[in-house]
Amino acid sequence: MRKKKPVIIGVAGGSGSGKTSVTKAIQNRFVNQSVLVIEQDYYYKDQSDIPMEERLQTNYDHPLAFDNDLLVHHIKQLLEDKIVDKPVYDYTMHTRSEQVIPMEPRDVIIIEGILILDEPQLMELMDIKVFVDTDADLRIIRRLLRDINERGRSIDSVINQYIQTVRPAHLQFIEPSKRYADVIIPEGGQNVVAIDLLATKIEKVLEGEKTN
Ligand SMILES: Nc1ncnc2c1ncn2[C@@H]1O[C@H](COP(=O)(O)OP(=O)(O)O)[C@@H](O)[C@H]1O
Ligand SMILES: Nc1ccn([C@@H]2O[C@H](COP(=O)(O)O)[C@@H](O)[C@H]2O)c(=O)n1
Repeated sequence: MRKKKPVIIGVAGGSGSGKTSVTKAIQNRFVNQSVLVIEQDYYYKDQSDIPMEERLQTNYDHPLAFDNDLLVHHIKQLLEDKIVDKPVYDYTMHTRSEQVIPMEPRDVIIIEGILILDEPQLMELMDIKVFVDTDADLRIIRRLLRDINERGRSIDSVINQYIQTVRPAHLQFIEPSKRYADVIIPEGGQNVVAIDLLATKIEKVLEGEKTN
């Protein structure tokens, strides 16, 4: 059994804000150390029993699109020192893939996702809440490039989705959730000062685990 409760850090922010970049920058500093990342996106509800035409109509920016109960359950299992199978999400098929990734308990758990600060059950588990804050123009440009290059989307589909669901949900759910953050990181992945500060905190947690 772990000597201390793992420290849980939540990294929220709008789509394209740079959450994944910040999280990866932190993760890269702790390769082979006791740090685990869980992406809320991997916990989108399974839609394998729904036809593709219907999957295309889902609002992926609404809190109800996520299976947060499963995410909370998995985090609680990790806190109890148990191994859990993380689902893998396929953005091209709009559902979970058949794969799972076994996750082992770690001293630091980073949860990353657009709506993690909109869910009280998740927030209760977090020790540090971070919000990556990037202007809407940069977020849509980044998302456009990423979704075309990495998520199999067309320019038209990204623009339509942004207008119909991404922007409204950002204003209704994501932006207001910023008020719950302990730390706000402007612009994300290139913000070395903010990443250094978080990395220093994590180093202290990992050091404490060795010396206590
Ligand atoms: N500071 C930045 N400058 C330019 N591009 C960036 C920057 N931060 C992130 N990106 C790019 O923008 C896209 C979205 O970033 P990502 O970190 O995945 O955001 P999020 O996880 O919040 O959606 C990615 O393709 C990433 O490489
Ligand atoms: N099938 C899906 C599932 C999600 N999305 C979009 O992903 C965004 C969240 O991921 P980020 O890495 O950008 O934070 C969210 O805004 C959804 O619109 C999707 O397009 N298709």
